[in-house]
Amino acid sequence: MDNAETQARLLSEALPYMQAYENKSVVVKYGGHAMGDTELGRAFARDIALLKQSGVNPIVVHGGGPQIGRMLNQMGIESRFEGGLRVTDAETVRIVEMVLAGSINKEIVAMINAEGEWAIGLCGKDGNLVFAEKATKTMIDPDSNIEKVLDLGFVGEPVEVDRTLLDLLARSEMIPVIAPVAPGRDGATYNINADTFAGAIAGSLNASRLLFLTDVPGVLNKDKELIKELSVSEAKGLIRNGTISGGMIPKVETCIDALERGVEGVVILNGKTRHAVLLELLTEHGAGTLIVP
Ligand SMILES: Nc1ncnc2c1ncn2[C@@H]1O[C@H](COP(=O)(O)OP(=O)(O)O)[C@@H](O)[C@H]1O
Ligand SMILES: CC(=O)N[C@@H](CCC(=O)OP(=O)(O)O)C(=O)O
Repeated sequence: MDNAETQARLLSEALPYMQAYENKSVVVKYGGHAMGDTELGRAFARDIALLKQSGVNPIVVHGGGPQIGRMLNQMGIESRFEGGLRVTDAETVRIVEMVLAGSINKEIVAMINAEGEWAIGLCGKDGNLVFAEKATKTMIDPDSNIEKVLDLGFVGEPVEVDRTLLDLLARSEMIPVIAPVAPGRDGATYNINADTFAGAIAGSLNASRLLFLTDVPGVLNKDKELIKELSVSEAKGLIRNGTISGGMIPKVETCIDALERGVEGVVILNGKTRHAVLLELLTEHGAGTLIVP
């Protein structure tokens, strides 16, 4: 169990390593599947607080897919996914916003605040942070082998990120915690995959690191073994042959995109490991899958 002594020890051990990230942005995508019990949540919040205390600029982008699924289920609405993205009608997007920008966002803010920091909860709507457009996705129909356009409803893609507010927060004591919901210029509210959203934020900030905390050790091969390092072309091959599927597809696609946009290091790792964020940043090769150009 963590206590003040452990925290002080962690901070003193972490400080020298953290100098490499001083004044740099580290975007941490906290996936819905990585949100475990209270203790795990506290360890995550403590890591984020320690980063800020060490002079790093942490930005949390969170998901909440399983939590949205449970809420929809309670309301008698079935979840349907295409290529890892939730098909989102008008009713669903209201619930998505409620769960993501409402309860989950505030839970994370409260956890970080409980570690003595000032977290501030945002979504794309706040401070004109992100504008989205309706996502245009296609898929190859396995029966006919013909490409078809998917209508995912109010699923969006971030098209504009205004970093003004984030720059302001970076210079302040505050830690942004961002839910992946954004307005469109058409006045609609869009549900954005949290990985894609985190990639857009990291890209706009030229982040030093983009970490994806999920519920598996990283990208796994066909034999379910961890792939420690994955090149962009290998990753594309694994998506094509189906080894990478479901929610791992937008994650890996975002990693590729983020590298192209100048993010220096992108890692997928197990958020169910306590202090996963600190362990990743403080060890040379980390624990998960490092995606390389
Ligand atoms: N090759 C793969 N390696 C690891 N996980 C994979 C792979 N292919 C599909 N997955 C699935 O992707 C999931 C992670 O994505 P997702 O469920 O969206 O998590 P999160 O909520 O953290 O974003 C894993 O739990 C696993 O079921
Ligand atoms: C379009 C789309 O799929 N949006 C996601 C947003 C939440 C998310 O991405 O959460 P995780 O990171 O926990 O998967 C959804 O509705 O589930």
